[in-house]
Amino acid sequence: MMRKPIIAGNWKMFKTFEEAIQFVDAVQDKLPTNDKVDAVVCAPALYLPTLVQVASESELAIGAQTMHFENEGAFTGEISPAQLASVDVDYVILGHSERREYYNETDEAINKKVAAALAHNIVPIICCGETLEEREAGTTEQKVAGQIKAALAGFDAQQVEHMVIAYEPIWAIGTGKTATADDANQVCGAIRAVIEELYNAETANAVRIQYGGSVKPDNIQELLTKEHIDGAFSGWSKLTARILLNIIGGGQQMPKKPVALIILDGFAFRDETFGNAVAQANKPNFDRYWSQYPHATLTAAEKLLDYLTAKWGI
Ligand SMILES: O=C[C@H](O)COP(=O)(O)O
Repeated sequence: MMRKPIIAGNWKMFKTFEEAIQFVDAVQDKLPTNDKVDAVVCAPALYLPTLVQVASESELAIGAQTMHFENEGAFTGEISPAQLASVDVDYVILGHSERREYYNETDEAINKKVAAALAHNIVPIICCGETLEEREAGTTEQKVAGQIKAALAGFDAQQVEHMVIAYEPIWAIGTGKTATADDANQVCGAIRAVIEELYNAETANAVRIQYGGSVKPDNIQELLTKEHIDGAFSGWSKLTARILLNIIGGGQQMPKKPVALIILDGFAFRDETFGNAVAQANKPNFDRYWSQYPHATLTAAEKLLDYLTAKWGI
């Protein structure tokens, strides 16, 4: 399944109101007008209604950086999912490592927030990632699997396939140290395997998994060539409209996901099973590729055979 890349910029607590408007205006003005990539800017809550208006004529989506799970209540300083929905916010970041670390956001709260986002048709971008100590101890996949299982508890496959997951190794956030594309791909693949284990292969193949952590225009393309990485999450303090546009450009020009040309000499494709060893054979890998991925057959010999038959009667 081809997943549409999703590139998101997270401003964190940077930019004045004026800078925010100029940024979104510049991005939406030059945003590619094709459907090859989804682009999102996650801004401070204060700016959201204005930015939604500024971006309203373009495909640029506006997201929030966090929210409460309750629709309303005595929670001074918080923003509710109902409030975000009332100003047409499309996405919300949930469980960013900075929220987990500085604001004690727990797996349980994140799970409630995911439910609240879905209830208001806001797409949750669910963050997970390991510390340097956890990576060095070899427990990265265990850590992210635990975070993802907790965040997804109680949702069905149909709900999960529209969510976005952001794998962000904490040691790579804002440090200039990027996970290698292969390491990031391995963890994103492990996250996909968790979703397959919880649901099914179709759901796992539908969910988009971003990588975040010192993503720059010069590393985005390599990251996006990897099988399990479907986008990027960029949050560094000097993120400008031009840099985000370059990252988005990298996303849309990414080499396509791997395409396999499989030459199966003597492997006849016929629906009839009688006398058809290929149809009757137990070939789970081939059958899985055939049922799960877009495919086409290519007939390469027909004209030659016609020619030989006409000329030589064979
Ligand atoms: O939300 C985005 C991430 O925290 C990545 O931040 P960064 O691009 O500064 O490493």
